[in-house]
Amino acid sequence: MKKGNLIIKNANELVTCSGFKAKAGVEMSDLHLIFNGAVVIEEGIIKAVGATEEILNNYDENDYEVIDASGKAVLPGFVDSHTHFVFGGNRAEEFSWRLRGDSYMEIMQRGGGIVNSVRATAEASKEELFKIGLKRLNSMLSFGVTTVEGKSGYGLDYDTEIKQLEVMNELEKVHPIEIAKTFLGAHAVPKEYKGREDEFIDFIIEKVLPTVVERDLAEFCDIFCEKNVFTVEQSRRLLNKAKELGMKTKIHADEIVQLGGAELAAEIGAVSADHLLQASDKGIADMAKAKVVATLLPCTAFSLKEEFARGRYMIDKGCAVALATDFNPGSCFTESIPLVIALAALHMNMSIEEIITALTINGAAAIDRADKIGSIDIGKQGDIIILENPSYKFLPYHIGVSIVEKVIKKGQLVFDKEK
Ligand SMILES: N=CN[C@@H](CCC(=O)O)C(=O)O
Repeated sequence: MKKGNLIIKNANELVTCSGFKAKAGVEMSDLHLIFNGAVVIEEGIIKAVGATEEILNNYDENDYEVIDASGKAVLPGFVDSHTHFVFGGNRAEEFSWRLRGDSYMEIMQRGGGIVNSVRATAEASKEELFKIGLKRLNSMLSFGVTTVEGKSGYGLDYDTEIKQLEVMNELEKVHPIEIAKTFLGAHAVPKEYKGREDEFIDFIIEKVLPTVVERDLAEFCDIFCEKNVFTVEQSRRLLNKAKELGMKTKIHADEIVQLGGAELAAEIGAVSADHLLQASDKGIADMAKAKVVATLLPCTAFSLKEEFARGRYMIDKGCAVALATDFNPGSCFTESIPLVIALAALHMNMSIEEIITALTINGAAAIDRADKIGSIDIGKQGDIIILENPSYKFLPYHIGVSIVEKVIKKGQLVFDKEK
């Protein structure tokens, strides 16, 4: 029997999310359900999808590993399309200040926040970062994540930015979760560049970006476009340069202040714009037109006690919305997919069907991989989760608790809650 040859049969609900094939979904409520469904995976790639009876007439179970999913719902693996999971130290003390009333930006202005994690990440060895990263990936896997996006950005200098990206490369070699790597060298302004932000952007463009590209260390380039961090013009300059060098782009846009990040994302053809708590109507319309995925991060709004992003409005205006955890040491220290689901369902007025689309095929589109992952379609990777309940409708119902029982990556069982 070949590695990655698997049949999953008798799924009470097989949620294929296949309505959009290789495209990000804007009709986000159509999940394409097959009752009593089955999937055939050969050498990690989906070979057939359909009703169990029909599939078993055409494929001999003896040639495959078999999982009987009777009484369970089966879905594509989740794609967590925005995280910062490789960092040293923690900001528990700062979180306690936030609980007392200090704002995220006030702490940043006082020299804490991202630069605090920059210090700890510079001090951590590659081995330490690898060990912490591995633990975090294991936790994500238990929530059903089969692909994650991971950003650098806790270096803000040459050595540590490169170190973070190298650690992600090493992690991917040993862990089943695939990692879409993003260079976020312009995540904050280091102390020595305060007031000389343009020069810092020059430094990133001239000294760090070329190595990232030459060594193929990251697929995306990102920037924190925000008041008191980087301006729209500085963001435009960096992202256009990254594009010239062949990278795809993302942008932390309109998170705290409405600065025009959404509009910029549309102008430069970014793959995604992320956060968008304050995105303007025009920015949203521009993004829908330019097919920029709106990656929304409800756990961050929750943790910052900010208004949630206008997910409902964005979907109604034709934006493809993705949802992600934003796992990071400061604004949102959680890898919890169940929390994302609960907040999107209860506070963003998104239906569970839209939430599943946002965490699967649209998450895949947010990292430009919708042709390979994000739905259970012939030719795509066999990245699949099996729930412990008969319907996907249990996902928001069992509030804040993971109901993922099994995780399959490229046709191989890589997590089993029962074992
Ligand atoms: N907002 C900017 N970057 C991160 C937070 C990073 C941090 O606080 O360490 C985010 O996506 O939320």
